[in-house]
Amino acid sequence: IRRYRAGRYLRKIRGPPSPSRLMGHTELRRGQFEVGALDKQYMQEYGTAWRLKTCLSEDVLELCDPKALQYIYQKSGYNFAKPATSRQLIREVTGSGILYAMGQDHARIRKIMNPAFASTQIRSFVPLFRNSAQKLGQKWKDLLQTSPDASQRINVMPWMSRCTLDIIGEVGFDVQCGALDDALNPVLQAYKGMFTDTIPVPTEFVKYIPTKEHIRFRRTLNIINNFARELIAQRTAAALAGKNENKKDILSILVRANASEDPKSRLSDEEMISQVATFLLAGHETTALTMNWMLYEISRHPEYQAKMRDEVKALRARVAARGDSDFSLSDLESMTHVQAAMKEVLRLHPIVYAQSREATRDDVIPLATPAKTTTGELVDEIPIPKGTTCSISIWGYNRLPQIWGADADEFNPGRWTEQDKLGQSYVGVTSNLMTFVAGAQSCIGWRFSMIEMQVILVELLEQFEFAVPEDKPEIYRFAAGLVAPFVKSDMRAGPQMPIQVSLIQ
Ligand code: HEM
Repeated sequence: IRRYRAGRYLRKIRGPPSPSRLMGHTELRRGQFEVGALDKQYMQEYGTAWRLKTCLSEDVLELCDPKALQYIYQKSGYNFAKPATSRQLIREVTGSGILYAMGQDHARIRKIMNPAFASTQIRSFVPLFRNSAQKLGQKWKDLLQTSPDASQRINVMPWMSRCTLDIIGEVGFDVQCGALDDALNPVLQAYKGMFTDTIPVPTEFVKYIPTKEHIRFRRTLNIINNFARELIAQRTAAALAGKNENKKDILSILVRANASEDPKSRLSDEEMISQVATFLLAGHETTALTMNWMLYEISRHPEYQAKMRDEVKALRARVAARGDSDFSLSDLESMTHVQAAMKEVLRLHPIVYAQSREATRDDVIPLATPAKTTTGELVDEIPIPKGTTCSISIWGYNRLPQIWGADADEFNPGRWTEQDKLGQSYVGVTSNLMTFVAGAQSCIGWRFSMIEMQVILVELLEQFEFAVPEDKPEIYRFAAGLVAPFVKSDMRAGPQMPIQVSLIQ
């Protein structure tokens, strides 16, 4: 019935012909070699809304229209829910925590987590971000000093992953992961690279089939949850003995916030335990992969890289002149060129590139750009019945020419310093970007992550120069759960990001 109703409503919306009656566009999309390639093609042909088919010819409405996204994420509260299959995957990887919860349950968990992500807390995390960033810098220095010209082709991917794992361990749970020291905590060893090592394809049907991904998910989640139980028991005992008052890690803040909540709205044991797996999933590879794309872009734009480095050096001199040893949060926030590059990388490389949302009631989706129907009529809203799946192209929105201009596909950080030239639409949690999505279930860690990336970047820019390696490897955006970089001529090697790194003498 759902399929029939969705079809009746959506039949007039144009879309590419379905390559298979059984699988619709599912296989085509899953098999697309490079993330965004199909979205680009569909955007050129159909604008900001089009119709696709999924299994058994069910119609799906795919969107990158600003008004539609504002409506779905920001204006409709919880009326567009994560589909059951996505929630099932989330539960397998993180347990029943914030990423899995819906409606009132979600709002309750989010309220308890919010204080740990406030600006004041993030200010106190800056020195901890710097510890790991400096350690990474030292490791690269040691490595480069072994080469005669102090320059090497480095696969930066595992380094970024180790650096952000150490950060989330220390800032998230006050645990030394030892990833940059090659002494990885055995519990976290189980987690490392889980998403980029496996290309998960779980659905309701394969829930009980022991695929490689499922076995890995289940085993890892068990290990992480046992570790989480121990950590939480320690923090709770310390809180009861009045000993965790000064602890600044996110878990300790959560234990305190939970204890001071009304008992009816407190996090259950299961919800609390899932926080650890949630932070590992949401706060580690996301940031690491974005940092890879950052080094990718600045290695291809040496002039802009030099501009950023000059900005950092000039501010370093001012900081030293005022007698401080390092950049404060406000110093970091005042770095216009560095911040512009970060926003541009987040825009061009949203590592969560698409998302699905299911209408929980009959609804009408408004459009900023009218869609042409199969009969040539222009419509500025699309009625959809309850149960319709909306597929959101985050990649598409972040590159929409109507908002970002004709050079939407180009790396042009200058656009951020000419704000008046940016199309107005205000979707997302920051800077009109959909990278952290928007609304009630948007990324709680966006500010954390942007400051963390900036601290790492600033540390590296002062000491190293980044360039494209001599063999000019062709890099692909591959959908490995998140968008991971692969070298075209060496796909079997798995995700990698080779960059020529040179020590600044
Ligand atoms: C560049 C880095 C990051 C990106 C692109 C990113 C992106 C996202 C996206 C797209 C979501 C929505 C997921 C969904 O709807 O299922 C999300 C949720 C979330 N993120 Fe991030 N994230 C990043 C970094 C972080 C960091 C560093 C943390 C924590 C330290 C974090 C914590 C979370 C949490 C807890 C949620 C769930 C929020 C909720 O459901 O209310 N993220 N993130």
